[in-house]
Amino acid sequence: MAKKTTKKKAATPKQKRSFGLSKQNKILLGSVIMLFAIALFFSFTSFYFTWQDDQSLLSEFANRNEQAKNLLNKFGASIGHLFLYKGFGVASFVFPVLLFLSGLTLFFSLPKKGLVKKWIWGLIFILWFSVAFGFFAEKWPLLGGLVGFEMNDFLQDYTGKIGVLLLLIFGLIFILVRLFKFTPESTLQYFKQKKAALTDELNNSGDDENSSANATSKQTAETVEEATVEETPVVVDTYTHKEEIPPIEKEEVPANDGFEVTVAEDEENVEESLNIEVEKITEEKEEIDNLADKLVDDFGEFDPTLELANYKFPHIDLLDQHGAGGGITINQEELEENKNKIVETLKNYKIGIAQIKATIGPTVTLYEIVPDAGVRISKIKNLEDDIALSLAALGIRIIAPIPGKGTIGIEVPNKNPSIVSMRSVIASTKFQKAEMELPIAFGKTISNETLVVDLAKMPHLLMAGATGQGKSVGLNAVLTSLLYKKHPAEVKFVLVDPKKVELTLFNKIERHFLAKLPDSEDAIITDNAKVINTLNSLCIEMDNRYELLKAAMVRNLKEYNAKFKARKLNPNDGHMFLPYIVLVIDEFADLIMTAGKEVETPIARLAQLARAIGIHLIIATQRPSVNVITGIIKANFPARIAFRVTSKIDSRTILDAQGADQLIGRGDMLYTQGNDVIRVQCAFVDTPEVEKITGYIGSQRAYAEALLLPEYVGPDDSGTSIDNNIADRDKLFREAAEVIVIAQQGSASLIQRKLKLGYNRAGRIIDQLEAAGIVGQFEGSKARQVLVPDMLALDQLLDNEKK
Ligand SMILES: Nc1ncnc2c1ncn2[C@@H]1O[C@H](COP(=O)(O)OP(=O)(O)OP(=O)(O)O)[C@@H](O)[C@H]1O
Repeated sequence: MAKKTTKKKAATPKQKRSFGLSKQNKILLGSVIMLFAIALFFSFTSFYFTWQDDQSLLSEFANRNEQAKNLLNKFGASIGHLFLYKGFGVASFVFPVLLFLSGLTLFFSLPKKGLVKKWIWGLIFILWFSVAFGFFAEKWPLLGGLVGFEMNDFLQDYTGKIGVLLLLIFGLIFILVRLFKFTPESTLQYFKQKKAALTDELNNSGDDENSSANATSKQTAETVEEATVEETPVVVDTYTHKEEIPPIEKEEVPANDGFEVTVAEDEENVEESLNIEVEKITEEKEEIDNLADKLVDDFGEFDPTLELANYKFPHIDLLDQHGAGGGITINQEELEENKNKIVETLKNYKIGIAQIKATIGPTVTLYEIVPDAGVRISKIKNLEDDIALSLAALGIRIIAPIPGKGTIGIEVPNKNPSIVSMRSVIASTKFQKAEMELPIAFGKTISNETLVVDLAKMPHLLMAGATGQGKSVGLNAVLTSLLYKKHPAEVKFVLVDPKKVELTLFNKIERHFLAKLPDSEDAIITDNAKVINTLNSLCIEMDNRYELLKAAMVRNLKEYNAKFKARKLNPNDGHMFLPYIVLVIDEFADLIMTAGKEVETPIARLAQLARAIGIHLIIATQRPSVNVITGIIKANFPARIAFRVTSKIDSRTILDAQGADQLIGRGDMLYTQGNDVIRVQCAFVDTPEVEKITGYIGSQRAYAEALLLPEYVGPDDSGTSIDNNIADRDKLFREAAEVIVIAQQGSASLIQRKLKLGYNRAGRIIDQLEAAGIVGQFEGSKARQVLVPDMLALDQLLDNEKK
């Protein structure tokens, strides 16, 4: 019993949830519905007595001077008229009943189960009664209502009076069988039970009369009969299938409810216990977080820029204005002239223009036209050459239609193009306020907006264009943008320049911003053989970074660095702040021609995998032929820039669309990062400007050396032994041993950091230390055990070796 009561208590929250309303709201809504049901009931009842008097007032609802006789005045009269007269007649009384039940259910938050069923049966009742009254009481239309009358009329037109009668009988049977579970057997059983009850009564009276302990054999036989009669319902039940359902259901419904409630409670109980477990887990998490929080509280967030805390970003005055300060001069005459020529040319081909609009950009002006209705777009597109001829201008490009605008664009070069200075794009608010990882200001679009994109999202960039069309300037613009926005700790460049002259200016910022192979003198790579090593080294760096990301359980560099800054990653486990690495390759075609597969494979690997760990590639090429820009490379470089090229085929190779062959050169470019191709005027940054910027940065305090990439041991150099051969030991073996013994921690990354070595070299030294018995065996993610307790012991050990 006690169990049952607790179950009932717990059931209430479930019921509450079932309506999705708060308890108060349910009470309010429930009472409104119940009161409305009562109002309906009174209106309906009163309507039968007052309808004749009130009928004339139905159209006077808004008239305050008129009063109806209905108990609920004009409201009652109108609603009664609607339901009883125009609706279902006397059957409409079911409505207030159903509404009242619904209101009651809400008011007391009763289970809504069965309510829908009541409404369905209620409506079936209403229909049946309405038709039945319409049929049997045709003379009293208020009994069946207009619906009953019309439905009768309709049915009789098709089935006649007998047909309607049969339909009504079927309806009645349907209700009896489905709702009251009426069957011949159950009726029979009902009568049998009645009969048994009667005989029982008779017997009882007989027993009373005799009141003797001696029962006759007849009587025993009768009692046996009685017993069987009493048991028969059960036997019949199992035999007659559905008939027994009504008594069983009626009996079991409350029990069923009870069971459902139990299930609900049990679930809730389980949830509750789960909640408790979850709370425990969060507590544990908080503890871990607290450790990091404490560190952050004590030392502040890790600041990667701390080593060069006084680093000053280059200032805007290092860049030139280039002419009129980037402003665009609008030549009204030129505009008119071009507009007229476009209109005339199209007119010659019987293409009418409904509207024309011009947007003046730095190098080209976009004329947007809306052709007359019915003009085919392809027709205008085919006239490209004719329009170019009549405008006597190079570099006309037709965009039909302009994506997302529903107009056709004709780009016509300006007679006096204005230079977009790097200064103007760097100073733009769009660039200054760009919340991007690696923001790049390319230049200005046709509508004079600064185009700022995130290299980290591209994630790699392919640049192509014929010689002298602005590629090198474009590369400089990219690098300049990053120099203006990023601290030396945040980004490093790996520069590959086979032409040996284009990127040399960046030598000055080697110790700030460049990364190089260990033991190489120049940070800027000009030798193709070294490019292969560098690319492979970057692949190793990529793999190392993936390992670190895996250990830190993060998905990308941004998350990793954020976690490191929050001091949630322990530097002693090899974790460190990882800068972005931007690999720039100028003249990629030259590289592919000389090194072929050897460079293609690591480039493809980097392009496919390096995005998450912050290595981004920028590849520039003069010759955008398919053997240079292979399928694999193209597939991994969705962001592409095309400067002017010489043929449509080249344009297709770069952009998968034509148009780059119609550019006008001098930094006029098309940019795509997927589908849309945007025309942009590349920002112009001259060599002296780059020199000034690199000079400004180079003159500041720098790191001890450029970022060292992992050492790559080519296939020829491989096979280093890890025997305890003193002669083969690394030059820095002793220093490394000292570092390890002092720190009492045998990790390769410690050697890497302290001695500024590549990963491979540090790994080799660790192997040699193991062979010498200074550190223990490799133990997975844990640091190796240091077997030498102090410096004295180390000196002894190494001295003994020499003897
Ligand atoms: N954005 C620009 N705005 C104005 N002029 C430009 C722009 N870009 C390039 N130019 C002009 O075009 C010339 C050639 O540019 P750049 O040296 O970048 O070409 P390139 O494509 O690198 O050629 P190459 O492949 O031979 O090195 C520049 O000296 C400059 O005068």
